[in-house]
Amino acid sequence: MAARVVGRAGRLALVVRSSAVRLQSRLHGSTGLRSGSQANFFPPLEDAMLPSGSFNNRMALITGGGTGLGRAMTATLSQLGAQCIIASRKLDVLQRTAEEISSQTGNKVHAVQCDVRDPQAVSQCVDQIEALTGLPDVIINNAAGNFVCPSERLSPNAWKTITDIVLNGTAFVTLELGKRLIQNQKGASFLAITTIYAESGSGFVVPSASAKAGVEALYKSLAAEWGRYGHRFNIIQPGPIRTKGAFSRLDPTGAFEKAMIDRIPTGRLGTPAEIANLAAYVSSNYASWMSGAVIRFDGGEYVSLAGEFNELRSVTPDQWKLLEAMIRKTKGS
Ligand SMILES: CCCCC/C=C\C/C=C\C/C=C\C=C\C(=O)SCCNC(=O)CCNC(=O)[C@H](O)C(C)(C)COP(=O)(O)OP(=O)(O)OC[C@H]1O[C@@H](n2cnc3c(N)ncnc32)[C@H](O)[C@@H]1OP(=O)(O)O
Ligand SMILES: NC(=O)C1=CN([C@@H]2O[C@H](COP(=O)(O)OP(=O)(O)OC[C@H]3O[C@@H](n4cnc5c(N)ncnc54)[C@H](OP(=O)(O)O)[C@@H]3O)[C@@H](O)[C@H]2O)C=CC1
Repeated sequence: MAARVVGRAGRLALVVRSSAVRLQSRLHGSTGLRSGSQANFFPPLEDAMLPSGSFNNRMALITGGGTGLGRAMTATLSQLGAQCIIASRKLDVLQRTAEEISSQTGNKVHAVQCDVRDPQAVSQCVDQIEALTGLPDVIINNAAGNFVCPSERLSPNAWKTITDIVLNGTAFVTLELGKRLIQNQKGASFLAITTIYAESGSGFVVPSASAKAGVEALYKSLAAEWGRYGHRFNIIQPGPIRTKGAFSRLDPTGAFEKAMIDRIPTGRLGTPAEIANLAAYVSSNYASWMSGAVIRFDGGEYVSLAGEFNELRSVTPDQWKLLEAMIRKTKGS
């Protein structure tokens, strides 16, 4: 009897596995995209979500605003009326982005060179910002560094480089601005861009995971401590959104993109414009009651990776009939 059950279960496992493979190739074909499935239900919208003028007379600092997601956030805030300052190491990149965005929106974007790892450079950068626009109302800590690497291959300097940019950089910018804002009795919205694996941890990006977890602790702590000075602190944890900076360092060959899209329930990557709309909302006065929030923005990837039984998505209705019959037959333990 036991042998018959094992034999049947084994055959069933084979059937389930081979139709899972057929299903996978039907879903993804050779393009690696799930076009024709969930992605069609959840197409991205690219236009600014908030009413025009939502950031009139407001100053916003975006670190790492010259490229990728920071650039998209700058474009959206500028379109909504903010005067923006973008800060990072590469002045030429910042200046090009600043010119392109201000020529599209008609609102000034300033470029300020700053290596966030250096507290003195951060202090000088804030001096420059005060002279240019006054202290900002909106601060987005978006600058980061990362690369995939087995932890046994990391040098002390590799560890230091990533944790300096991500954790110390965010802390230096936040503390320098926070202290000056408190002195000037001006409230502000602080937003940190972390990642979904700040919560779970992740192999192969251990310095980034450790530093982003630290950033989350910093922001949650300050939300509690500095609310009394009129400061709000929030966190967005993005899932995968294609940028040159991230993808060239995390999936340099493109070999993992298909697997990544497969595990995202909404069937696609996020877009820079989508996260820019969320960041604008969180940084706006429409969100003035939001502080200490951690917002996961990942198309469902995190829960999809976490659930023990989620692989059962590949079981077909016919296979479910078989499985259910087997389960119902099982009486007692
Ligand atoms: C299953 C696969 C999934 C695929 C996923 C695909 C897509 C993404 C999905 C989700 C993303 C989630 C989170 C994303 C988080 C991010 O932060 S993405 C943003 C990435 N952007 C950047 O990193 C931009 C800035 N980066 C840089 O400027 C550089 O890359 C760097 C961080 C290295 C800093 O540059 P620099 O200060 O010039 O440093 P050095 O070149 O001097 O290097 C310092 C030390 O680090 C060692 N090192 C450098 N690169 C590597 C490497 N690839 N592997 C190992 N070690 C490296 C270098 O040797 C130096 O150490 P030593 O002095 O030699 O000891
Ligand atoms: N794209 C994605 O899928 C995801 C991204 N994220 C997060 O989103 C944010 C933006 O990443 P993304 O746009 O993809 O990548 P980018 O590489 O385009 O952005 C990183 C930015 O950080 C700046 N930067 C790096 N080092 C320093 C430094 N020492 N001082 C000042 N600025 C620095 C870079 O500018 P410069 O070189 O001029 O210094 C660059 O503009 C990051 O916090 C990242 O961790 C999180 C999850 C997913």
